[in-house]
Amino acid sequence: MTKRLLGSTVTNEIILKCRKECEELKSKGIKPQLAVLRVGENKSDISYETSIIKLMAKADISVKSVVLKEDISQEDFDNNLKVLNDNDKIHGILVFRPLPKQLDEDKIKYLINPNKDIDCFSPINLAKVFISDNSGFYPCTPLGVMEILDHYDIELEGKEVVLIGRSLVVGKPLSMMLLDRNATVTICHSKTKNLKEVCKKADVLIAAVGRGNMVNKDYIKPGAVVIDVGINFVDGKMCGDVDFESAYETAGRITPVPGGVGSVTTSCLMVNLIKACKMVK
Ligand SMILES: Nc1nc(=O)c2c([nH]1)NC[C@@H]1CN(c3ccc(C(=O)N[C@@H](CCC(=O)O)C(=O)O)cc3)C=[N+]21
Repeated sequence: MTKRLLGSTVTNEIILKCRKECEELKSKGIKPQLAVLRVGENKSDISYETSIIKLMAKADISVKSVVLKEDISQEDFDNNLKVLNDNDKIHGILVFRPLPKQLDEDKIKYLINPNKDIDCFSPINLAKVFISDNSGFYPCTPLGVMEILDHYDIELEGKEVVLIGRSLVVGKPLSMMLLDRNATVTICHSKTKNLKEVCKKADVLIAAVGRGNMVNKDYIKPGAVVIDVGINFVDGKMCGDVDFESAYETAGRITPVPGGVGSVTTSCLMVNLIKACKMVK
């Protein structure tokens, strides 16, 4: 049994499957294409974008990269998004988030075409996650976490799963997906009392807070599965929300950063893109 839950093993399996599906689509005259929309030069956005371009190349999927100025106006942003919405050659759109302050994310999320929303930005797709409706798109990071848990045969039914973080991108949708698997789910956040004690009850501990190296061995029940969703940069170096050095001994199994959830997140974007292609009539 591997203690280190590597993303690459999971990713390789996903790529193989997607590549086959891509070929089938192409034989039907559909050429999968993804558009990514980035505002400014945020480090973690660029890191994701680089991973996306590298990965899509492996399945011969083209990526249209649209980069807008950090201070772009709402109107100009909306127009750029509309162009992608209306372009029949684009099957999926990813808008990097969070967006700069002058842009109204709550407006934009209603603007993206739900059938191209492979990142689950639209409230329509998010709502589908909450009503267990599989016809939309699951957000890539939660989907990546589920892919890892499934690939390594980690049992969820009846297990205590503790999530740290309640974001709409990870914590909230992931808790619903875990609930669908009959896990007992606890969601923690900045106002949670006795956080360490709550986390220590977990059979599966999932950290998605966005604070580098916050979770150490004091939060972990010996033998627990630890999933680190964090992508942080501390002193220019990428690290997760979990202090890997401290956690490694105590955890039963643990995902590294880089090389864990992040790498699978990217391949889930490919899974969703193919799903979007299949929606095209
Ligand atoms: N709408 C939206 N959805 C996102 O999912 C989203 C986003 N915006 N904005 C930025 C963050 C960041 N993020 C990453 C995902 C994978 C890697 C990744 O593949 N990391 C590799 C390492 C890559 C490297 O070494 O540079 C790894 O963890 O192994 C990085 C960063 C997704 N995000």
